[in-house]
Amino acid sequence: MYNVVFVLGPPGSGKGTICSKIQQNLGYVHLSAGDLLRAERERAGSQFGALIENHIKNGSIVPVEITCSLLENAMIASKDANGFLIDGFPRNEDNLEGWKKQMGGKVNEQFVLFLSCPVDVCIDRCLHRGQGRTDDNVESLKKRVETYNQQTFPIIELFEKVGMVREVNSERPVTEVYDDVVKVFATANQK
Ligand SMILES: Nc1ncnc2c1ncn2[C@@H]1O[C@H](COP(=O)(O)OP(=O)(O)O)[C@@H](O)[C@H]1O
Ligand SMILES: O=c1ccn([C@@H]2O[C@H](COP(=O)(O)OP(=O)(O)O)[C@@H](O)[C@H]2O)c(=O)[nH]1
Ligand SMILES: [Mg+2]
Repeated sequence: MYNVVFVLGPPGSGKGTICSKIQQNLGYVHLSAGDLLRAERERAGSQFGALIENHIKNGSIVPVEITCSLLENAMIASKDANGFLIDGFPRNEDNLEGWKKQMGGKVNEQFVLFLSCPVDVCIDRCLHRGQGRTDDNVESLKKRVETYNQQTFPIIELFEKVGMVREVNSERPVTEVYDDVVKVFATANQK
């Protein structure tokens, strides 16, 4: 059984930033669904490159079979980890259903870390992220925020109903956000 923590929040809420700090300090392996999709997009011989780029630019969501297989392969490649931070997934109902079908029974879902941050702050962060991403522009960001509001937030609400969500306000400086996140992990791993 793999221990899994889903890390969700709007684009620019700081998921990648916080996950890399948890990975450094707490022994979890950080798997960003977006990073895995971008790597697959660049992989020579991938049959999914164009499809992935289309979804990324439009802020829409790649079919779950592709994302879930990338995540499972990455988990198998680090199978001795204490646990995995699944950053930016599941993003919609199709993601959640596909994950359950492929991974149900193989994983222990510990909790969902929800980084909450006002959308205007998030958009501003993405516009200054400086990674040259094809989706960090005003037009794509509008669509990404719409996708987040219409498809991803309802998934967070579903997890909330079953008591799995741990919300941390990520509008604050990284060190403050991280301190609260560490407390969430400490409580979860005590049990
Ligand atoms: N708490 C924070 N305060 C200010 N800037 C932040 C904070 N967390 C992340 N950032 C910056 O905002 C941008 C987006 O962060 P990132 O971790 O990539 O978010 P996400 O993965 O949720 O899109 C990056 O440039 C990052 O350095
Ligand atoms: O499970 C996922 C994760 C990401 N994406 C796509 O990849 C983009 C970038 O995702 P990422 O998590 O890197 O963006 P972030 O929230 O970190 O800004 C999204 O807008 C989607 O188009 C997807 O289709 N499925
Ligand atoms: Mg990210």
